[in-house]
Amino acid sequence: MRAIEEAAIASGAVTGLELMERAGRGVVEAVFEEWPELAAAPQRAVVLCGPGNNGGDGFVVARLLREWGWEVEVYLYGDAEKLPPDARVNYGRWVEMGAVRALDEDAPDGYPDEGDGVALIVDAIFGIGLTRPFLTLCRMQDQVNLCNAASRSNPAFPHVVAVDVPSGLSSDSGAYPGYEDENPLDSCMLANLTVTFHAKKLGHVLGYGPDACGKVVVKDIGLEGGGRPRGGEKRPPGGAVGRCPAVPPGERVTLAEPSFYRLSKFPGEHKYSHGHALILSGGPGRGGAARLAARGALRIGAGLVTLGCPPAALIENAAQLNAVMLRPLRDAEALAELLKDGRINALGLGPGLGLDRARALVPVALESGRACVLDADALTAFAEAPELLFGLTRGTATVLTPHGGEFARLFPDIAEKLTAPAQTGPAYCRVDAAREAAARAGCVVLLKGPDTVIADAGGRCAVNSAAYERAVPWLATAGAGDVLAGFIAGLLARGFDPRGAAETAAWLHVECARSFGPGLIAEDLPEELPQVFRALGL
Ligand SMILES: NC(=O)C1=CN([C@@H]2O[C@H](COP(=O)(O)OP(=O)(O)OC[C@H]3O[C@@H](n4cnc5c(N)ncnc54)[C@H](OP(=O)(O)O)[C@@H]3O)[C@@H](O)[C@H]2O)[C@@H](O)CC1
Ligand SMILES: [K+]
Repeated sequence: MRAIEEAAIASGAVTGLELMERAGRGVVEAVFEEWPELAAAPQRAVVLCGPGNNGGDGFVVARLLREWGWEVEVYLYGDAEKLPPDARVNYGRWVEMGAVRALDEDAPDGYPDEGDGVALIVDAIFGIGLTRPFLTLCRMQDQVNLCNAASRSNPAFPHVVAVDVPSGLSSDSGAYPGYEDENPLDSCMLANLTVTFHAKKLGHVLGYGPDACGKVVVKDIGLEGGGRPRGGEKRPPGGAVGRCPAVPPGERVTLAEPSFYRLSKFPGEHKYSHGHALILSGGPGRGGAARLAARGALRIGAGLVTLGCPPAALIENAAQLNAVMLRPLRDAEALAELLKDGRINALGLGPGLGLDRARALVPVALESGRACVLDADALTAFAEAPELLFGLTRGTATVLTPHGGEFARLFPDIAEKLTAPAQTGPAYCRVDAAREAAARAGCVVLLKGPDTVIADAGGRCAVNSAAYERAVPWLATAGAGDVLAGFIAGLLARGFDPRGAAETAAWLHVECARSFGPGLIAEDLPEELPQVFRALGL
C-alpha cells in the first residue's frame, strides 16, 4: 500500500492529505451503508486515534461526523506533536471543533457501555503500521471488544468500525503480534465492520483476520488499478489483493478466481478434447477416497477418467463405478506400461493410496512428464525424505495439496516459522510459507485451510478465502480434500496450467459447499458442480 500510495502521490495525481480525506469519507459512507439507522439522525460517537496516519483518518471521521451533527468524543493514543504531517493537519482541523483526550488516562473505566448513548466506536489506533505487540494497549480495549460482541444482538450497544484493519491485527499476515497463549481478545480491537482502502490486505483474509474484522468493505480512494474488473471480464465478488502496476507480479497476491473461459465446453469438441485423467487407488476396502477424487475429476469436465487399482480391489471398485473407467494396476511397472498411452495426460495420486504403493508409484508418475496432483499418502510417503520428492517435482507440472499436518511433514522448518508466535508486524504468514515451500519443491503448492494459499515456484500467489460471505463450515468433512484433489486432476487433464487448476479447483470447491449448504458430505461436492456451473453461466 505504501508503494501504491507513494506512486500516486509522486505522479502528482493526488496528495496524501486528499487520500486521507477520501479514506475518512469512505469510512463514514460505509458506516451509513452498513447501519442506515445511524444515517437517519445524528448520534454519539467515540473515535480512538493512534499515533500514525491511521489516527489521521480517525480525525477526518470525527470531523465529518461532527459536520453531520453528531456528538463526537475523540481520544488520542500518543503525542499530538509527533503525529505525521497529514495526520497532524487533520488533528489541527479537529481541535478547532472539539477536545482531544488522552487514551490511557482520560478514558473512564467501563466506558462506553450499554446505555451510554454511544452508537459508534471508531477504531483508528493502528492500521498497516503496526510494528509491535498491542497487548492490552489502552484502557478502553476490553470495553470495545465487549461492545463488538454485544452489539450483534443488542442495538443498545455501540457498533465498532475499524479503519483499515482492527488495531492489533497485522495487516500483512492476519497474526496478532505478541499473542501466545493469553486471551486473543487482549491482542486486538475486534470490529463489527472494517473499512479498508483500495484493496483487501492479506491480514483481512488470513489467520485471525476474519475473526477480528467482522465484515470487510473496500472503499476506492482513487488509486490506480484498485482491483476493478478489466473490461467485460467476469469476476467473482471479493476484489483482488494488491492488483496494481506498482506491485511486481512476484510480490502480488490475488484472491483466487476461476478461469471461466477455460471451464466452458464448446460445440464440436469431443471427449479427448478434455483429456484423460488417471486416479490411482489403494487396496481393497480403501478405495472410497480415490473414487471421490475420480468422481470430482469427471464432474469438473475431464473427458475421461480411469481409476487404477490393485487387482484385488477390482470387484469392490467395479461395484461402485460406472462412468469412471477401471483398470487393474498392480505396481510401478504396470503404471509405466499404462502410461505408454499418450492420451492419459494427468494423474492424481494420494487419496487412500497407501504409503508403500505411493512410494512406488509417485516416481513413475512424476518422471512420466504428465501433470500430477499429489495429496494425502503421496505426500506423507515422503515425510522421511522430502528432498527425494522435491528432486522429482522440481520443474514439473505438479500440484502438492498438503493440509497443515502434511505440510509440516514435508516442510518442518517452514511450518515451525509459521506456527511460532509473531512478535512483530509484518509477521511470517501462510502466503510466505506457501511461497517458500513452492520455491523449494519447484512446483505449485496448495496449502489447505479456510484461507487456502496457492503459490508457484516463481512466487505468484493467490488466496482462496472461505471466510465472511464465503464461510463454509460444512466443508470440514471427511473426503472433502480427496474431491479437491480430483477437481485439480480433472482440470489438469483439461489442459489447465497447474496454478490455474489449483486456483480454479479451490474456488469451485468452496462454491460447491456454499451452494449445497448444511448437511454437506464429500459425495455432494462433485454432484453440486452442475448447479455451480449453471449459476456461473457456463
Ligand atoms: N499513507 C497514506 O497516504 C495514507 C494512509 N492511510 C492510513 O494510514 C495508515 C497507515 O499509517 P502509518 O503508516 O502512519 O501507520 P499506522 O498504522 O497509523 O501506525 C504507525 C504508528 O504506530 C506506532 N506503532 C506501531 N505499532 C505500535 C504498538 N504496538 N504500540 C505502540 N505504537 C505502535 C508506530 O510507531 P513506530 O513503529 O514508528 O515507533 C507509528 O507511530 C493506513 O492504515 C491508513 O489507515 C490512509 O489515510 C490513506 C492514505
Ligand atoms: K484501525
